[in-house]
Amino acid sequence: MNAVSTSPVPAPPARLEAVGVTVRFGGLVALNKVDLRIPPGSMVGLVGPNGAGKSTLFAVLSGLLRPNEGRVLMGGGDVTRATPQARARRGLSRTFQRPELFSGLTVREHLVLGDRVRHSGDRIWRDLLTGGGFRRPSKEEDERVDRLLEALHLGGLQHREAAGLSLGAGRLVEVARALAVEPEVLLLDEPSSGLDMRETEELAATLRRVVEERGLSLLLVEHDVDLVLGMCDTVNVLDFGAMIRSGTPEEIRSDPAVRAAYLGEEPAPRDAEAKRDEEDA
Ligand SMILES: Nc1ncnc2c1ncn2[C@@H]1O[C@H](COP(=O)(O)OP(=O)(O)OP(=O)(O)O)[C@@H](O)[C@H]1O
Repeated sequence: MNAVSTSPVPAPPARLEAVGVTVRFGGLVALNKVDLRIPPGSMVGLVGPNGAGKSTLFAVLSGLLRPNEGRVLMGGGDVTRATPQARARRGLSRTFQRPELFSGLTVREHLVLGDRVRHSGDRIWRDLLTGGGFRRPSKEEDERVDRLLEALHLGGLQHREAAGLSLGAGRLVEVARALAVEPEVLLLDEPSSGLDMRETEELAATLRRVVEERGLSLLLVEHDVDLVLGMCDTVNVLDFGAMIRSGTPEEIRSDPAVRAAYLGEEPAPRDAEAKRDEEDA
C-alpha cells in the first residue's frame, strides 16, 4: 500500500508581516519583539491605549522607521531596509491621519494622479517638473477613475476642489487615491478620527465593500475599538509596546484582560465576586 502524505498545505505568505520587531527611542522600548500578520484578503485591526506603540508599528510597516531588531516581510520577501517608495512599488499603500490632499486639484484629479503613480511610473514627475502640467487623462485612465469613483460613491463630488471638502469626504478621497495605486495591502492610519458616527459607519461600509470587491488586505490602526471589532477579521492589541493579544473580534471582546484594560469595562462579575470574596477573607 502506498503511503499517503498528510503534510499540511502551507499557508500563503502574508501580504505584510512584522516579525520580532523591536524599536527603542533612547532608553524607551516602544515596541518589544512584536509580531503582526496581514494575510491576503483580510482586514486586520491594531488597537491599544495612548502610547502603546501603534504609530511606531505603523511607521515600521510603511517604511518610515527602521526597527532596531526584527524584520518586515511582504509576500515572504524581506523589505526591512526598503524605502516607503520601494514598498509602494511592491503593492503597499497608506493613508495619513490628516488627509494630505492638494488644495488646487479636484477629487477626480487626485484619483488620476494616484492612477498615474501606478500606471505611468516616473512620467508623472517628469510632467510636473518639466512644466508639462496636468495632462489630459487618457480613455483608460478615465475608465479606471470612473470605476473607483463609483466604488466609493464619490461621483457627485468628482469636480469639487479638495480644499472645500468636509473631513469625512476628504478621508474618502484619500482612501480612493490610495486605492487608485491598486495596492495589495492598504494601511489606514486612524481613518475615523474627526468623523461623526454616521460618517464612520459609512466609511466602514465602504471599506468592507472595497476589500471584498478588490480582494486587497487592510490594516486599520484605530482609537475607535468598536469600529475595529465591528469590521476586522483579526484584531491585535498592543500595550506598552508588547502585543498582548491577537484573535478574532469575539476572542478579543471576551478576553477579560483586554476588556478591563481597553474597552473600559469593569472586570467580569465572576472576577468581581472572587475579588470581593478575597477581600472578605
Ligand atoms: N520619535 C520618538 N522619540 C521618542 N519617543 C517616542 C517617539 N515616538 C514615539 N515615542 C514614544 O514611544 C511610545 C509609543 O508611541 P506611539 O506614538 O507609537 O504610541 P501610539 O499607540 O501610537 O499612541 P497614540 O495612540 O497616543 O498615538 C510612547 O511612549 C511615545 O512617547
